[in-house]
Amino acid sequence: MAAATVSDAMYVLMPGRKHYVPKIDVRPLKGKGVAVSAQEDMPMGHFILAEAPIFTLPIVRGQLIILGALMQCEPEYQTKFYEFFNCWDETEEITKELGIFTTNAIPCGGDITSGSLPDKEGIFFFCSRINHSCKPNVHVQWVDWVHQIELRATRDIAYKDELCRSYIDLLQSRRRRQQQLMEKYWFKCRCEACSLTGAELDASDNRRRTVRDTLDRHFGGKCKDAHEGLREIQHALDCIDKEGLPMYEAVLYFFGFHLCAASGDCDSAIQWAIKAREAYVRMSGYALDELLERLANDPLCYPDANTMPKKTLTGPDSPLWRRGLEEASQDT
Ligand SMILES: C[S@@+](CC[C@H](N)C(=O)[O-])C[C@H]1O[C@@H](n2cnc3c(N)ncnc32)[C@H](O)[C@@H]1O
Repeated sequence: MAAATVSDAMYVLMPGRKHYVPKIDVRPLKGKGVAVSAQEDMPMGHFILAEAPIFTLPIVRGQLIILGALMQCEPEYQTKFYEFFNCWDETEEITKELGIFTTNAIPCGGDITSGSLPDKEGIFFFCSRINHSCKPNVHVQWVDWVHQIELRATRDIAYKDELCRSYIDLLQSRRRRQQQLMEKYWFKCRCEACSLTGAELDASDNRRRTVRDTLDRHFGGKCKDAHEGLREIQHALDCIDKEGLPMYEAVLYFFGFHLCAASGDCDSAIQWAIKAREAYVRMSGYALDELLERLANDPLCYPDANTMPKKTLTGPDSPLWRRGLEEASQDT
């Protein structure tokens, strides 16, 4: 396939940002088809680009729906669509159009400010060409009111590094991740996390499971023991740090805020809200900035404030938590 150039479509794909040209390159890469790489150093949190979908489809879709959506695209985009990679090509299990769509679709729709989940998937000229890693260096965020995705760096990226996003839930063991990638995208992942062996692999699998369990235990304000809950959250944050998965940080900090505000400890709640805000802005831009700033200024305006027994807790990463964690790891 011919390499795409950045100048190809920026005018059309980035309404309102006509003069913005992201510093990326799309070229063939051995063993991966085409790949996207950085054309400048990009520090963690760096905004790389915003991109509107060529078209989107509901999550439940079929051949007729996809043909209908394609027919509504400009002829130029219909041609571009057929240039995308189709990992189902050799299987002949599904039609060409569905194969291309399924290989390249990125979840979108849903609104981070209201907490609604993605309800569709879209094809994107650049972002759909980004390959997968289980320790990705970029994060894609759908921004509903502008109908675009935004791409940001999740760690420091050096000039010429390949950009990699995640196609799947990363909080699973390597065995499950590889199984899913093979079933859905027909490739064996050889990323840094998948290349671990022995004790290092076990430790990585355990850390990812710990984070998943912590998220499950805290969603919807389910955790009722504030002290134990904060300890779990801090441990999960350490796991995330070791796994290099900062996109899960903000929600964990927010759970810390919830426990402190619910327990009436405003000082600690403020510290957790500030960290949640910093993490959201780094990964997802300014969507929740105002809300989190309001909570950091006045935790008592949070609807769940003072709904648990009153307690004095601690902020994130306080020496107290560090000591508690060290003692816990000596105990086990
Ligand atoms: C969304 S496309 C990504 C762009 C694709 N490389 C291309 O040539 O257009 C997904 C496909 O890229 C390939 N791919 C993505 N990540 C990969 C990786 N880490 N290692 C090998 N192949 C990968 C797989 O064939 C997968 O089905």
